[in-house]
This record gives sequence, structure tokens and C-alpha cells, in this order.
Amino acid sequence: MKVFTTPLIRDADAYTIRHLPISSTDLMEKAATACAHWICSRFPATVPVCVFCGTGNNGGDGLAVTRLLRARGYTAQAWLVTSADRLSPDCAINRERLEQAGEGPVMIRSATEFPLLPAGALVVDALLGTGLTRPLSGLMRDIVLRINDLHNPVISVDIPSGMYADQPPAKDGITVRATHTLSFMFYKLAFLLPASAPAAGKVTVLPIGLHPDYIAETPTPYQTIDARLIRRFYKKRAAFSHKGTYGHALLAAGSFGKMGAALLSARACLCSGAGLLSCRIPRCGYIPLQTALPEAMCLCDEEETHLVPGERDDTPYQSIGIGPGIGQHPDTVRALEQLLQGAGSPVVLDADALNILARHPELWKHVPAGSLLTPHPKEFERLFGPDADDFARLEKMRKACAEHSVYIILKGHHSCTCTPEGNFFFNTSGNAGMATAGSGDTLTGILTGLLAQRYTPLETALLGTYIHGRAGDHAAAALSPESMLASDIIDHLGAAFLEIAGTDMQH
Ligand SMILES: NC(=O)C1=CN([C@@H]2O[C@H](COP(=O)(O)OP(=O)(O)OC[C@H]3O[C@@H](n4cnc5c(N)ncnc54)[C@H](O)[C@@H]3O)[C@@H](O)[C@H]2O)[C@@H](O)CC1
Ligand SMILES: [K+]
Repeated sequence: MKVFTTPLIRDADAYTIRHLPISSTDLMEKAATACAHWICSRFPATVPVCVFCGTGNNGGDGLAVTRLLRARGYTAQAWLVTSADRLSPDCAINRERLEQAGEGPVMIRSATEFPLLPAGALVVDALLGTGLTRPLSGLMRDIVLRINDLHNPVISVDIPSGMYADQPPAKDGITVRATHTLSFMFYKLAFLLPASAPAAGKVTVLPIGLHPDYIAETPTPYQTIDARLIRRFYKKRAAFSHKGTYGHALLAAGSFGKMGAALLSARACLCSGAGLLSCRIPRCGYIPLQTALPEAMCLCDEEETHLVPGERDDTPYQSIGIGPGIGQHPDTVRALEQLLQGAGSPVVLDADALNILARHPELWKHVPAGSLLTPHPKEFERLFGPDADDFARLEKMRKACAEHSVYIILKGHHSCTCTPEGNFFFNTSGNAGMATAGSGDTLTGILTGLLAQRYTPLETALLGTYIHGRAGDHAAAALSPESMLASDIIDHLGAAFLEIAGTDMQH
């Protein structure tokens, strides 16, 4: 799904009004109807609804939602927060409509007029939307602070009031902390970035009928990864295929005390469909790996405890994953250099392979074009230095991917893949239970397994992050986010693949 910036959303709005055609008031009615419908499908009419409105179009949405909820039998009350009486035209129309339908909004002109809410009330935040131009101050700030002090569920209309959609939060700025945000038509960039996203709570994108031509034809560097995108290139296995069809993967992983990382990535690689897997490991890992994963072949290094440069290996691997648990021994640095020099096609680099690269930037010249790097934020910082905010980091990712012709998957709640062309794909699957030891090793294994099956590096990044997250979601549903382990993610990869393959695979 495309992610548009606020100026483009406004263009989409204007284009829709011109070409459908539809009036801006009717478009607001559609948006408000979608919100009211969502509320009705989740909260019974016995729940009182308190709607806090501003004087722009976000406030207009709130006034319309109040009217629509009342029409469906809810006890809904609107408050209009304003220190002046100037309302946007559509907000003014909706104030009038609410008055005509019974009872208009109650004015709040000072924080002392903040109401005592009925017990168990649902709060709707329609104070400010994408028209935010400056940090909250004065009355608006006071009201948001009062809302944040409540213990009621808070539904933000379009975006939490006070949050910028396309720029970092202001220093000392405040924003409504929503339980749930109902975003019109698209995700906002802020919902996908760690500094702002938590305040949005759970985000639901509500279609409001913006013109499909505009959406299809307008380019944007930002997209979310979802099942629809994945199904465009997911390859079902052919009946007349053999293990060679699905590639031979090599994983260089493990050191003394960290053979678990090798084992996790190796299992994940095979469970993602690689035809054959060889594991390049130090000698100490031979018995555990062969015992725990008989499906994998082992290439043991001469050294007992860590990877060292070895003899030339001319096997034509379809993919090579390097990094889980390898440590940073000087011999391992040379082993990494040797592997990169011999690779010839894109590799997957993770964990200590990235830490070595950060300390030995001269190795960059050996990283094959199209390779996939999977840093978590700290590893990213070691590689490219610290950033002032999430947006500065996106810009740094864009430059690094272009300069080195690589794909970077910055791991996080919405893992973000950046391409050498400067496009960003945010993953939407996964959960906090995946913040557990070895979760990254499983991702490396999955990516190496997909690359072996001749998915392109971009397809590998998108399918890999998405399926890793979905497997994590299945694991969390079965075991709870607290109890699930990285190996449970691997155990649920099958459920995630079946989901993507569709129902015909399940019989
Ligand atoms: N584009 C769409 O898809 C649609 C958008 N609609 C709504 O329209 C909203 C945008 O409406 P507007 O552009 O009128 O903007 P807002 O409703 O966000 O507010 C704009 C007003 O707030 C003032 N303002 C800005 N920053 C402020 C601050 N820190 N403190 C106090 N006042 C401040 C502005 O000067 C302006 O008067 C969206 O968020 C959405 O809720 C819907 O009504 C219809 C469809
Ligand atoms: K809002």
C-alpha cells in the first residue's frame, strides 16, 4: 500500500473532488461515516462517546461523527475547542448540521471548562489533523494534556492531534496518546517510525473513496508491505521440481558459545524452502549442528572456536548468508573478506558481519551489488553513525543504499527495507514477542533461503520480512508474546507460507 505525504494526500483530496466529482462536504461525510461505522462495529450503543473537535476539517469530521453516532442510537456529545470563532467551511457546515439534528457542540474556551466524562466513555480525538503547522501551545496543549490524563480508550481521527505526519516530533512537543488511530485511506509516515508511532496506538486504515487513478498514477518512495504486495511475486512450488530447483544456500555462522545462532538461521533457511543448505561453521559446532539439523550439510573450518579463511570453495551457491554468531576474531575478519571476494552474487550480511564491516570499511568494496544488510538500529549506527531523528536516518539509509548498491533492512517494529533506487518498504506484520534472542538469526536464515530460490534481492527482502513477521504473529497467538522463542517463529513459518499460498495449498 502506498504511503503518501500530507501534500500528496491534499492533492488526492482535490483530485477526487474535481474528477469523481464529489463535494468536499460529501467527502467529509464519507470519512466520518467510515469512522462511525468502525466505532459501531466495536463499541455497543451503551458506551457514551465524547468527541473533542478543533476548528479545521479534522474537527469537522468529529462533529459529523457525533451526528452519525447519535443517529445510530449512541449518546454522543461534541466539544468544540476554540479561542476564536473561525471554523473551516466544512467544519461550520457540520456544526450547523449537528445543531439542526438536536444539540450542537459545547464550547471549550479555557482548560477549566474541560468536562467530567461519564464513566466508561469512549473519547474521540478530532482536535487537529494533518493541518498541524506548529507544536501545540496554549488551550490546545492544555486540552491534550487533560485527554492524556484520562484512563479511557482514545480514538484519534486520521492522526493523533499534535503529531506531524511527515516530520519528526518537535522537541518538548506533545501529542494525544491514542489507543487507536483511524487513518484515512493511507498510513502516515509517522505511524511507521519509532519516535512517533507509539502515540498512534493501533492504526487502522479506513478507505474513504479517494480517486483510484490518482493513487495508481502518483509515485511515492514509501510503501507498506502487505499480503497483496507479496502475492504479486510469491512463487508456488512446481510439481515437477527437485531440490536443485530451489537452490543451494551457504550459511557462514557460529562460534564457540554462539552455535545456537547458526542453528537457528540454518533451520529457518531450510524451513523457508531452500533446496540444499551447507553450513560453514567452526569445528566446535559440528556435532550439535549435525545432531539437531540432519537436513543440513556441514563444512567445518580447521579452527575449533571461530571461522577462519579456508580453501577455495568453487561450489556455485545460489545464496550466501554470513554473520549470525560469528564474533569478530581477526581470523574471522579475513574469513569474511574471503567469502565476500568469492561470492560473485548478492549475499545476506547480518550481526557480526555488519559489526566487522563497520570496523573495516575497506571491506565495502567486496560487498556484491544487490546484497542485503540487516542491521538493527545499533548496528546501523555503528555502520553509518548516529542520527538526529528517524527522518534523518531514512535519508542516511537512502544515501548508503545508493552509494553501495545494496538493500538495507533496518530491523524494528516496522522493519524498513531501503533499495538502491531510494524506495522504502515498511513491514506491517510482526509483534513485540519477536523482540527475543535469535529472532534476527531466523530472519537471516529466511532471507538466505529465499535468495537461494532465485527471488530477486528486493522480493527476498519483502517476502522475508513479511513472512518472518507473520510467523511471529502465529507464534504469539499460540504461545503469547512473552513465551514465544525464536525457534517458535521457525515452527510457525509453515502457517505463514500456507496463508500466503492461499486456500488451495491447504488441502
Ligand atoms: N484528505 C482527506 O483524505 C480528508 C481529510 N479530512 C480531514 O481533514 C483534516 C485536515 O484538515 P485541515 O487541513 O483543515 O487541518 P486540521 O483540521 O488539522 O486543522 C487546521 C487548523 O488548525 C490550525 N492549527 C495548526 N496547527 C495548530 C496548532 N498547533 N494549534 C492550534 N491550531 C493549529 C491551522 O491553522 C488550521 O486553522 C484531515 O486530518 C482529516 O481529518 C476529511 O475531512 C476528508 C477527507
Ligand atoms: K486528530
